[in-house]
Amino acid sequence: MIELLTPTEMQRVDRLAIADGSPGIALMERAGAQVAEAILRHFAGARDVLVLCGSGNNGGDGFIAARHLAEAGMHVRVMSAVAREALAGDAALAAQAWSAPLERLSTDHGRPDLIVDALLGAGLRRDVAGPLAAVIDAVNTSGSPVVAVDLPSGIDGATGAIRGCAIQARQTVTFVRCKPGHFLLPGRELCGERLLFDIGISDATVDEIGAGTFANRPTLWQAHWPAIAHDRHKYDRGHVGVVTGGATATGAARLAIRGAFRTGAGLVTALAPAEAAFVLAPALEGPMLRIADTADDLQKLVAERKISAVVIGPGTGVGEGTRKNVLGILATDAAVVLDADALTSFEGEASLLLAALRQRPRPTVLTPHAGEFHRLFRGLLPDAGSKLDLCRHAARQANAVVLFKGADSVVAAPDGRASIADNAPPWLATAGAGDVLTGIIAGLLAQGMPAFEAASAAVWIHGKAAADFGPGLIAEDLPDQLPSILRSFVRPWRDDDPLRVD
Ligand SMILES: NC(=O)C1=CN([C@@H]2O[C@H](COP(=O)(O)OP(=O)(O)OC[C@H]3O[C@@H](n4cnc5c(N)ncnc54)[C@H](O)[C@@H]3O)[C@@H](O)[C@H]2O)[C@H](O)CC1
Ligand SMILES: [K+]
Repeated sequence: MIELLTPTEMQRVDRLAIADGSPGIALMERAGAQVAEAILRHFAGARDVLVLCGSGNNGGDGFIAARHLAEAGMHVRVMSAVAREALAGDAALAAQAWSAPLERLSTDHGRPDLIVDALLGAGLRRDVAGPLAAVIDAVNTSGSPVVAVDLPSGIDGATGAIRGCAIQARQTVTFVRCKPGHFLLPGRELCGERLLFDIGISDATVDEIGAGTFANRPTLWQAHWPAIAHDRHKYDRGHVGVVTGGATATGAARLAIRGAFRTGAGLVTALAPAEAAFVLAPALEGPMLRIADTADDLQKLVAERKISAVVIGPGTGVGEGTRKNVLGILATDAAVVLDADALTSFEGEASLLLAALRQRPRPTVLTPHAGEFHRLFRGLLPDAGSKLDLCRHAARQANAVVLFKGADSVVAAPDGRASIADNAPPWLATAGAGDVLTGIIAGLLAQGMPAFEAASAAVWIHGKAAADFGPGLIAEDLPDQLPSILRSFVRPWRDDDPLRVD
């Protein structure tokens, strides 16, 4: 159930289900019944309900929900965007079963206990304007809670964008699979609570269309979680190298080091310029320290110390030095995480970085936030597009996994797969949190987790750590939250007692 289907993919699934013998009106009957069931469960005290129906099948779901709510004893009014005669197909059938009068859609709603928004769903084709926009504004200012059918009207299901204006829902009831627009901002915020219902379309039918976008949930990456076995020593559990900044800029790298160590890397080494050595040495206990002043030094250390994953960027400074170090590290066999200054150092020179990435056979993860993303890829990607589209393009262009950070972090792989996270609490936006994230990614890469799964897992774990900690979080708190989260992913290790006799 973690696939996210665009409205176009959802239409294909609907068509397949209908061709397989589930009539469209039967799907609509179930969808409308689920909306009513959700309302009866969550808004049991509502007496006066206003159902707003659009001209398409979203409206059809609304007519059916209205019937069920009335049968359950609620006082239901239905306003329709078009007259009965103008409805077609399944929506017309659904409206026939609503025998009470249809009111003409208007802004004169009164203040019902609940408004059901069945104006626009997957069929949104253009920006909402004119009288429909006035209705949406009136709903949003009415003070009545709103349950949206499939999507809040005005939200683009593929991108999460507000097309002109959109309903702010308390709850959104959707069917079969969630859509990217339920996960991407601002759509996610306007959905309120999201409820997903089955309407009788099988997983096999969904599988047929081969969705490539996923909700970032443990089921997406858990099968790739690194195994821990007794017969493994620390060298088998991967060795992370973290390139540090100079004497006054080692904090970011130390956060990454702690993230990598807590994630289970067997060894972690700070790769520091000589000037930082006396600052770093007393600040490291488990992690080791090696001096690297040049790209050559870094390359040698990666090979000699068998470093399996390298983080570069946090606190390393923007400029020629970091650029050279990045290109040097990309030429090694280590998996690489490029963050912060490692990305910004290629502003205006992205072609240099992309050329190195394209010929690189080893796993690479780029972790830009919005500013870094746009600085790096300016002019290389289409001007418009959702965060999801842009991230996918970037991953293809860079032949690398790209993690486009934010409250709705997207991870995309060059093969087109993408995940969208929705579990980061607002207080995760704090200085240094991104540095810890790079360490978690490197810790997983070093243990052999594939890059798309490692980046997606790290994003989820990072969000969960922040949510578990709660407000007041600072980046330094994140690594200590990891053990209780990681515990649930550890694949069984044998701890049977050979001396026990039962
Ligand atoms: N399996 C399922 O998910 C099912 C979903 N169902 C529901 O059907 C809708 C999609 O229905 P569709 O008829 O394709 O589209 P809409 O009802 O969302 O809208 C089409 C309607 O609206 C007009 N329109 C488009 N954009 C605008 C605009 N900006 N302003 C005004 N009017 C606009 C367009 O011209 C059409 O007339 C899906 O969301 C579910 O709710 C089914 O119940 C079956 C199962
Ligand atoms: K809707």
